[in-house]
Amino acid sequence: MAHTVFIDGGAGTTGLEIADRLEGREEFELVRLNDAERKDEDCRRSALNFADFAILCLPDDAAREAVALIDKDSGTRVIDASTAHRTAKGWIYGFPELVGPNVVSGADRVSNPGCYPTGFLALVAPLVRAKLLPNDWPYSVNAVSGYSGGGKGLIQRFEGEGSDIAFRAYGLGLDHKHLDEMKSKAGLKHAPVFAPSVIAGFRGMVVEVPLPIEAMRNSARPEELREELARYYENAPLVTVHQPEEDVSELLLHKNAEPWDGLDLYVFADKEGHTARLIAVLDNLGKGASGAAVQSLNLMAGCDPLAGLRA
Ligand SMILES: NC(=O)C1=CN([C@@H]2O[C@H](COP(=O)(O)OP(=O)(O)OC[C@H]3O[C@@H](n4cnc5c(N)ncnc54)[C@H](OP(=O)(O)O)[C@@H]3O)[C@@H](O)[C@H]2O)C=CC1
Ligand SMILES: CC(=O)N[C@@H](CCC(=O)OP(=O)(O)O)C(=O)O
Repeated sequence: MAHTVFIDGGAGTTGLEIADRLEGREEFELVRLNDAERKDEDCRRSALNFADFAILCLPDDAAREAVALIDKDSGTRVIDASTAHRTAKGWIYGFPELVGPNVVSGADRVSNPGCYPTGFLALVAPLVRAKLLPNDWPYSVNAVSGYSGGGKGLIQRFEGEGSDIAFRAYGLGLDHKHLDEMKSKAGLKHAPVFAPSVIAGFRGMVVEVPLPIEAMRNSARPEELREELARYYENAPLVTVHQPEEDVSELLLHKNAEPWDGLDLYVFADKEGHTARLIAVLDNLGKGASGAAVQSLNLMAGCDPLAGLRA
């Protein structure tokens, strides 16, 4: 029998992309609310408690409310795409490549990683764990995202009539909601200096961690960092660690990019290995949100982990 899945916030950017990835999957049957019902508390409570799986694609406060609407004995297992539960007790961090697929498979409460943290943690967490990068370095993260990363509101700002925005730097209060997640999940002593920005393209992101290797205590050489990442992700089909032989001289995001659930990692360095740039390229709506949610759902439901994903 198919597992029932309710996407709360299913009319939003992340929710629609999850439904897209579940289209035609016989293992799952979507529980749907119509437009008049989708924000009605009673209708949501009933769908949340009926479904085998609830995927929350809501603003943080609404995600907390949704969890409170689920009865303890309903048996509903939850994947939350918002920031609300990423560092909360009792929640598993839905990054199978970092926490282990079995940990996600057996969980009842899974918090989907943030889009920027997905890039940052994929690069830094395994290297800090392996003690090839220090845990007390004040890391920086420079990142650009497609505007779909800001949901319907930001899409409207970029696509609305008369919009003329080409680039948007933000997070200027140095208090972005992803800081705790990046610090705690990488096991760092300090939160990174995070410089996010948005470009006039719908989807895709580049997340970069510059490393002044020569000035750092306890940092391995760039080729050792690359080798460790390649070893670490050897059996992770969604992650590709690129090699210098590929001779990559530029990284592009495309305005009309197709949905994509992979994660590309690069270690660039100067010839002497004095400075390096760790770079992750991903789709904010793919491995950064909807693709990651479907990956966790697959694991939790005991399906092929890559089913419905575009790697
Ligand atoms: N977009 C992205 O790339 C990523 C998003 N996320 C996270 O996923 C979550 C959803 O984001 P996103 O899809 O981009 O946002 P959107 O704004 O595109 O969609 C949010 C949806 O939630 C609905 N909604 C809001 N409040 C309620 C409520 N109380 N009850 C029921 N439905 C409600 C909205 O309704 P209405 O349509 O009426 O506005 C909308 O359909 C957020 O927490 C976001 O941070 C995480 C990673 C990446
Ligand atoms: C471009 C843009 O606005 N991006 C969002 C982050 C993407 C998102 O909403 O995801 P999380 O749930 O992981 O926070 C932001 O900076 O708030």
